[in-house]
Amino acid sequence: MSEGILQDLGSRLARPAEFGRDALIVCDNLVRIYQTGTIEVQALQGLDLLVDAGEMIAVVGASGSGKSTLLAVLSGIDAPTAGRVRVGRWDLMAMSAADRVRYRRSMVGFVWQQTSRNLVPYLTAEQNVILPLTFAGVPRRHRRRRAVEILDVLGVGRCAGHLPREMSGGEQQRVAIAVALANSPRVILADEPTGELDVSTSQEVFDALRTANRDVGATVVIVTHDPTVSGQVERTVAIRDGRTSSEVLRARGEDDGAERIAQEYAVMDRAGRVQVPQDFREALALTRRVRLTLEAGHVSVWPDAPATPLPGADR
Ligand SMILES: Nc1ncnc2c1ncn2[C@@H]1O[C@H](COP(=O)(O)OP(=O)(O)OP(=O)(O)O)[C@@H](O)[C@H]1O
Repeated sequence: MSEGILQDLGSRLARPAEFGRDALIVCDNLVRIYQTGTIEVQALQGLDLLVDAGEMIAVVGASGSGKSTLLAVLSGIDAPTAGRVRVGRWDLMAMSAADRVRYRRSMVGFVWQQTSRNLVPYLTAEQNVILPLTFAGVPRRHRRRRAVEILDVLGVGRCAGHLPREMSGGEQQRVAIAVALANSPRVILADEPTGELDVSTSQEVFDALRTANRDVGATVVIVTHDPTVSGQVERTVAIRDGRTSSEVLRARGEDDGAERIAQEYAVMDRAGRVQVPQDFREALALTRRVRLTLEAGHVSVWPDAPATPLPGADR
């Protein structure tokens, strides 16, 4: 066989680059099926999601869209039925029970909606932050210094000696973020972190999450049903029926940081499938078949109706 043919064969057999090779969080075609009796519920139906190190993103979706299931998978509590999920060097499909504990202690920190779930009620803010440091084996002499430092960074240093019941809801959530950051995890997962708070207190909590992201360097994933959260982050991923369906990106001005553009994108999977939003489908009565035409710089989608002339058809 000539060298040219061999080279040609080699290049055709070369494996495609691994999906999300450079991302910190990779969800690749995730499927999670719950079985209750004879009923099967597909909570995740082939979800793809990539998050780069240093991002702060929101995952939004209606009740039942699969947000909690995704969070349970990313936090190592639950394992998907099929697909691939990697966070940093951790392959979450192939972790032993011991690795799962190590992953949860070192790689991810959590902030839950219920303030009562985040903090031990009979420990002060400082003792709450010290607790995960103790579990991680941080020497005793360093623990207090680290706890004070992280509470100060999040603007709740004055609460160090307070019990959770002596703090406002917003302060409790900021202390919860301090607890989540204690062991310097690379990822913070926040489940409806402002669900129990009013608008101005919510803003304090988002500011604290932004501090965790920009100043402390954690990658932050916020899961919520509240679409207005997209105003707080640069990328919002919408999930619908267990799949990522659209993304909103917000660019910020380089000079003053003011928001310039918010652009909504549909998500295309690796087979080239795109979900056309329901209101678009209804407006043009797009049903089972549509016609696609390749135009300069874009693709048009046409209803499959004989009365609709294609552009240039009369020429
Ligand atoms: N343990 C379970 N057993 C059976 N079905 C489940 C289980 N957990 C979730 N489901 C189902 O999976 C689907 C997705 O649920 P999930 O809780 O992930 O959605 P969600 O977007 O977080 O909703 P919510 O905002 O209401 O919490 C739903 O249809 C739900 O009923």
